[in-house]
Amino acid sequence: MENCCVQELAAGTVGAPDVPSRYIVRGHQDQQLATTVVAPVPVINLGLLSKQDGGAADEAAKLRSAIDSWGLFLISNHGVDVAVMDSMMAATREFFRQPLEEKQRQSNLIGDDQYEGYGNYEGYGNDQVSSPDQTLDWTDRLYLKVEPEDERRIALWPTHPESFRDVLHEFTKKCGAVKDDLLRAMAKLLELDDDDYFVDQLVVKPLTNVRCGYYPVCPRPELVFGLTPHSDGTIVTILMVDDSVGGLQVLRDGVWWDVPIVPHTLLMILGDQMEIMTNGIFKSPVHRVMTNTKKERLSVVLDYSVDSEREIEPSAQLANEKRPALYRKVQVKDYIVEHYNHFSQGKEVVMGKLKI
Ligand SMILES: O=C(O)CCC(=O)C(=O)O
Ligand SMILES: [Fe+2]
Repeated sequence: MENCCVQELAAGTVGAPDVPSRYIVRGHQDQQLATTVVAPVPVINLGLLSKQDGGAADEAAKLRSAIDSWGLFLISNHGVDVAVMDSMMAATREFFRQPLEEKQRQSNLIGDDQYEGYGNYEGYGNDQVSSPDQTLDWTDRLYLKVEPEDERRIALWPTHPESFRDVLHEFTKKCGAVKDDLLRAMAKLLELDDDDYFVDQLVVKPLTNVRCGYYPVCPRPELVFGLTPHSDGTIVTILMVDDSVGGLQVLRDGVWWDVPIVPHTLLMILGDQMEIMTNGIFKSPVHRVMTNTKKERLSVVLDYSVDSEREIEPSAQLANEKRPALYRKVQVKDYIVEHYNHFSQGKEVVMGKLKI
């Protein structure tokens, strides 16, 4: 029970302002110093970006600048209906509102199937514990594979609220199209011969996971992380964050910036697989989530990854005599395991190990 679940733990801390030592972060004195400055992250109008006229060029320039400066950006006019977004958020909220026993029907502690070396990650719960001295994050999550569709473990998909499964299916389908449009726009920015270069990496067998995250209020936000600093191990990640509670921060030039909230936009974060494939021209930003004493926070996160059996390496067009390959070829499976081990030990980046 100890690592399941923070929501219960937080409810128990009311009037007793302490957090268990397993959640207390050591060696991160900068925690209280988090800046309150909001990062001026651009909002990319996807409708404009996808047009074949002058407006698209301006939007593409904005996208390039966002990627170079932040490694993440907001997306408006993305084609995911407001109703679908709101339903997805409401279904997530409703799921977490249930009593613990109900949520534990989807527990990630049930079953013994192992996922490529880092355990059975699907289901509901707190962090998977891989070592006794691991610092745990102040968050619970419901983690599900959504693609390939025939690998969905539907028994772990909530039936409360009743709409959950349909809404998740719809939301992920729509976000998938957004992801493809942006991957094409990125290939164009890099002047790759094939606009579908990145999209094709996901065609044979895509790997898409969703993480519905719940960050309870915390009596001592300065001592814990909602989510440990990390870069995403994905090609790209799409997030729908709580539109009333902040907490997501991005590291730039040694300073933590708040990621802005613009209701009904989506947030895209570039992942390590993108950094490898672009030979470091696009970089995956380090980010984290901070908690607060006042209000719970929710997020719905879609991870897009190349199939774990495949290998990735810098694109031949981006690694050449002028710009030698910076990263080695790596099997995605090996990378994900390494990435997870780093993350659970509170180490921020693993990319250095792939440097040539
Ligand atoms: O909850 C959030 O806003 C961020 C989550 C995140 O960074 C992740 O799941 O990789
Ligand atoms: Fe992340």
